[in-house]
Amino acid sequence: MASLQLDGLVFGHRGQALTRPVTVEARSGEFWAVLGENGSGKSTLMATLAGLVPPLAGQVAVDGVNLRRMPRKVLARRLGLLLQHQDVAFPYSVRETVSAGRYAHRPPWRPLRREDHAAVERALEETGLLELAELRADQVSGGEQRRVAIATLLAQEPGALLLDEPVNHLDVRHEVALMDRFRDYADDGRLIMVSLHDVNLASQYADRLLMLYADGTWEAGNTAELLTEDRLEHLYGVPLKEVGSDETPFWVPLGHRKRSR
Ligand SMILES: Nc1ncnc2c1ncn2[C@@H]1O[C@H](COP(=O)(O)OP(=O)(O)OP(=O)(O)O)[C@@H](O)[C@H]1O
Repeated sequence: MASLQLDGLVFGHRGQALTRPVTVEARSGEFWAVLGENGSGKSTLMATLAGLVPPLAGQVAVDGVNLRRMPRKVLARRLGLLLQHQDVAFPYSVRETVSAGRYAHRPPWRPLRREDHAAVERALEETGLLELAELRADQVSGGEQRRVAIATLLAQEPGALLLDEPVNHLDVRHEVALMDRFRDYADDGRLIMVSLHDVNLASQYADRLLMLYADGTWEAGNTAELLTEDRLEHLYGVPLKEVGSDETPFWVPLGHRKRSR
């Protein structure tokens, strides 16, 4: 289990900030969705939270400890990141690739222990990959490779999972199965933070939202309070209309033709 503290965090590249300073606490057991248009900084935020991109200002702490002072292996047990584009580069089997997720839990160059095998098999099962486990990971389909990357992260068993557009390329069945699984992880006390383009997935699964606006401002809070037509239009630059019921709201973008009627 892990919590993340963003304290005056400014993230960006080559000295160019993508947002004003962000101060947010994401606690263990919460399911966060990060929303924003293309280029608003969702991936950069995820990479900064995982320590792959240095903050331009402020800091990120994991369970109160500054990320930069935490040894990588310790950090990998607390926090795991699924990148937006995570290529399978080596000709290993699906099972061998997923096994790499166990590196943070065992001494180097030692064989997998019983609990490592169990975590790998669980991750394969949860991502629907058991039947593909002996195939070469670099030769399975695009959506299957995405599930291999997710399974590798699940095998890592971090306290907080940062997932950058995890369900892109997945069919609806696997999308729902994995979002349900992430929700279960949050209910079991892990922290889940997912960047999404699908407002309806955010609305269904996330209890908390971080909205990154193109002008560098941001808002964080409860999903039900933040998902309003005004905010979504500010976020995406097009109107989205709320339909459905109060318990299950859905958001439909209004294209040019509908708007001009
Ligand atoms: N390594 C880099 N060096 C310089 N600029 C970068 C780098 N990576 C991303 N950027 C720029 O930073 C901005 C934010 O990119 P980022 O990938 O974080 O956005 P995003 O919200 O994840 O976008 P998308 O929805 O398209 O995935 C973009 O303008 C992008 O071009």
